[in-house]
Amino acid sequence: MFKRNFAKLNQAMGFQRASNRQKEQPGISDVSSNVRAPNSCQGAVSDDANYSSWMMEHPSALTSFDQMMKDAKGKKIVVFLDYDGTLSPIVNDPDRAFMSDEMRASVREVAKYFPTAIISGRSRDKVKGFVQLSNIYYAGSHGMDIMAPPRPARSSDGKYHTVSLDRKSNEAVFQPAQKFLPSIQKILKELEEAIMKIQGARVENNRFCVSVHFRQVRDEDYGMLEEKVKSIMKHYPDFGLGWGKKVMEIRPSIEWNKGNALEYLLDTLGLGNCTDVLPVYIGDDRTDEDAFKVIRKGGQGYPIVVASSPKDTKASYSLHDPSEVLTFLLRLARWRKASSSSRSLSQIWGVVHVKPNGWLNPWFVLKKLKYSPYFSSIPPTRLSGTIRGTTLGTIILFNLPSTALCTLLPQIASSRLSDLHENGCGREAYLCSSSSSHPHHLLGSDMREENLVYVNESFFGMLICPPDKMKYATAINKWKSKKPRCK
Ligand SMILES: O=P(O)(O)OC[C@H]1O[C@H](O[C@H]2O[C@H](CO)[C@@H](O)[C@H](O)[C@H]2O)[C@H](O)[C@@H](O)[C@@H]1O
Repeated sequence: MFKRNFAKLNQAMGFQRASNRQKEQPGISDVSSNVRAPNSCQGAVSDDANYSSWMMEHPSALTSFDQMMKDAKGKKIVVFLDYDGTLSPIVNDPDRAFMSDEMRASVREVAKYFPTAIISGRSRDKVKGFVQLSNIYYAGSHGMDIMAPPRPARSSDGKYHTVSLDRKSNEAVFQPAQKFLPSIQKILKELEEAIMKIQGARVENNRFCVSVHFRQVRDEDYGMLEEKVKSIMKHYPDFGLGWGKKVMEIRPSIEWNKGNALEYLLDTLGLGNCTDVLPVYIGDDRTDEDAFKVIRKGGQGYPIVVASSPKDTKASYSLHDPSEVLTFLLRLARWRKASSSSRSLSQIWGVVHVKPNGWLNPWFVLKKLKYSPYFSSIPPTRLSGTIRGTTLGTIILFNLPSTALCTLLPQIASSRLSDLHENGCGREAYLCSSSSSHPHHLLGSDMREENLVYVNESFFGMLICPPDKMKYATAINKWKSKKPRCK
């Protein structure tokens, strides 16, 4: 039973069983494969040759960048990033896998222009603590703990598990492995006791998963460590064991991985069914392969593996190491920035600022955005939802001249939530106003600022659903630090 479960999970994770320690030896899958033994010139030459021929199959995302972006024109890019080995270099001490300030700045920059998520094997809190950015989505525990926009999302069988709302951030927390938490606590305790005497071994609590690290374990002690871990896990048939980079990863045996997390995030962003969405996923480890597969299956997107030596992968492109990831992210942001400055105003998405009863405050928004959208067509898109526990009557995105707005307001206030769900994808949506519009002129004297609802980018994420042309929200981040004014 135990064996069967392990085998099943390993297969699902794209792992091979551990005849497996070899998998972790330098030169095979580990980053330390860069380090060559002295006097091994011949080996070095053939390593280089292997790498070059592997690169033919998985060309550099940097040298292919121009072509990739050419193909991405008119598509909605969504960026997914792994953490360890991708945004931060692999280091001996998992608690010190810090990302550089440059890397942080590049992720921040990318997230200004594209919806961006980090999907890590770490606990969500830990990876958030490392990254320290507020304008991105975080998924921890290999995707089993996702903070996403508060939008209902569906799975392949039509259902997703329960989603609860995080009051602080107004984002929805999706945790399909909740029921395993008590067992995980027990496993943690047993593992800690069992490995305590093995020098260099350590257990990491990743909330819905557990990692047993052996990067600093002596070779001769590894067998004993593996035996101990396996003998504990024999008593937990609902869990599986996989091997990452000098780490054993214990996870609940549920059909959920980084690939599912990617799909879930796209769904919650309202992009699940869009034909013009282009996910970019950058990752270095085996668990990232699940996400690569999903992108491949979708037939659109860029799975990019971070690897400094040849490896089996479903990725189409490669980057050598985190420093190349940094360069790629900077180029991506720069590319979008350059193309955005040549966009007409009518292509820029607005930000919605509404009162709980659904009234708009376009003047306030425009002041913040420092631009003046103009609009030319009908009908308006009407949306509503719950933000930070406050139910909104309606959020309205218009592409009407502001004069038309005046006449439509009563009608808007009665719009329904279903409008959003039925049409989460593919709507033109602009904030309606003109620079000359004054809120009191548009909204009447009952407009009070304390009634305004701050719509943050996670909610806005629901609305980034480009129809035929690429749209994006340039000003979202400016709103990030704002306190909500709704009650
Ligand atoms: O999905 P990821 O974000 O890549 O997480 C996978 C594992 O990453 C971490 O371990 C790895 O990085 C450590 C720090 O560089 C390194 O010491 C360790 O040997 C690597 O396996 C993390 O600590 C694990 O919990 C994750 O499962």
